[in-house]
Amino acid sequence: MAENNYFLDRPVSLNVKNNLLEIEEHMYILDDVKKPNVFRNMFPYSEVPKIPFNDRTVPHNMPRNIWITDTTFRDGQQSRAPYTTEQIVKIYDYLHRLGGPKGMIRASEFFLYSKKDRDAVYKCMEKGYEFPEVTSWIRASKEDFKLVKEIGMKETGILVSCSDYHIFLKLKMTRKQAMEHYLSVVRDCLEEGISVRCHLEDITRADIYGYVVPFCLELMKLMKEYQIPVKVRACDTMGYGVNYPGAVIPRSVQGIIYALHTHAGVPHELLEWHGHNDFYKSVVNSTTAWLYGCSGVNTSLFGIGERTGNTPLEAMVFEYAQLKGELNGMDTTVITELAEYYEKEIGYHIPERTPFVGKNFNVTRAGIHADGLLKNEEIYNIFDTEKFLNRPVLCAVSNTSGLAGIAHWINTYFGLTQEQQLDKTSPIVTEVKKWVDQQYADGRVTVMTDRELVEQIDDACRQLNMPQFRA
Ligand SMILES: CC(C)C(=O)C(=O)O
Repeated sequence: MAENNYFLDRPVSLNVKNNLLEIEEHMYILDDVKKPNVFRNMFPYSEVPKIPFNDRTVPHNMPRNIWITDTTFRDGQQSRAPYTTEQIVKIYDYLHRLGGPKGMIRASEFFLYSKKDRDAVYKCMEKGYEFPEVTSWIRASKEDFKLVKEIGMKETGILVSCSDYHIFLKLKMTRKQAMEHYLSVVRDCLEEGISVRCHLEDITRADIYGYVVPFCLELMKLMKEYQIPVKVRACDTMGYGVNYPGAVIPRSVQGIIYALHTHAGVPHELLEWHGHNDFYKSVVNSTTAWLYGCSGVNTSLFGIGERTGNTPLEAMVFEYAQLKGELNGMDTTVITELAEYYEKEIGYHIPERTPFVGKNFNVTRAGIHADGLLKNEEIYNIFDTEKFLNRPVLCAVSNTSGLAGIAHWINTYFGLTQEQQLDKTSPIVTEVKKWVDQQYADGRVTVMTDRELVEQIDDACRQLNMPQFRA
């Protein structure tokens, strides 16, 4: 097979028999290359990676049922200080509430290596929740597999790295050796009745038709033999995936999903996407994976994960709602509770501008925007953030807020009813504005704090002989 085999015009290898699509698996045999294919045309390393196009487009194929899975305790923990057992159990509880009774957060994965990891697994399992299902994650080794067996997991993820970067350069194996090794560990699991989720690490730098599809065909054969589900998780480990129509595999997200579903025969509900955010694409690539045939997208809370992080779980909740037009039982207000828990109890600072959860995600500063907000909050708020996230739209007071911004701040901070609300002509607002202007004239560069503003508002009320507000 030619090295750049992704450019070849591959025949569609499907036969329709008894209304079933049957795959001609002999079309996709392992290409046991002698030298690693590192796709130098796309990944020159000393240059910024490139996105080639062959203009082959893939049809939309969104499964009827799509869901979210969670890796907060696995990939999420690889990049930060470990959570305590209590923290894991608490977060697991939140995820259960957030995902709702229909299991929109379908599963979560745990390490098994330390006693603390295992305690967390036991405690979460003891909760007896159907969702998120507690699953494990191991390397493809017989030693790791023993742990899965001892603990009695029903499903485990197994690391089956699939690019030649990993197979040749890290594992020092050939493709054939890697494939045989992985399949033997998968078989061990199935022998014990444990279902397997294969984490195809670095798929966006892998030879899709020379390695990935032949490997997945073997996995599907094992699934058939043992009658136990084998899931396939496509891991965009370095965040190279793109969703541009006509981009070339292995960078094309839809191209990969198409190959896995149509040519390797992996059913939608056993297909999952795991994204990273190195090129700011984790969310859009995950949505693309849903649109083109994955039922599952794997995420971590607030996107905490290796390097630039994983696909943020909370983002996919709102992607789901936008695609499906409903929340299917998810309680989105739990997202705000989780953010508060991370800030207050875990000591993790969520950057202020982070969508849905950052302190400033729905705070407007510019006076001209505040004027709009005062007239109708829909003008400058993405949706009813108070209803879905318990976060009313806010207006921070700074040198650009203007009278309208100050009025809006007072109305929201004190929760004033429609009748009580001030507008920009209020004398209280004028007094506070004078003080704000003076602050900036004196060289201030920061926004006003809540406390300062409350003091100034109290002063203004006193001066004007008006009753003070109570928050
Ligand atoms: C380690 C693997 C499975 C992973 O999380 C990734 O590829 O991002």
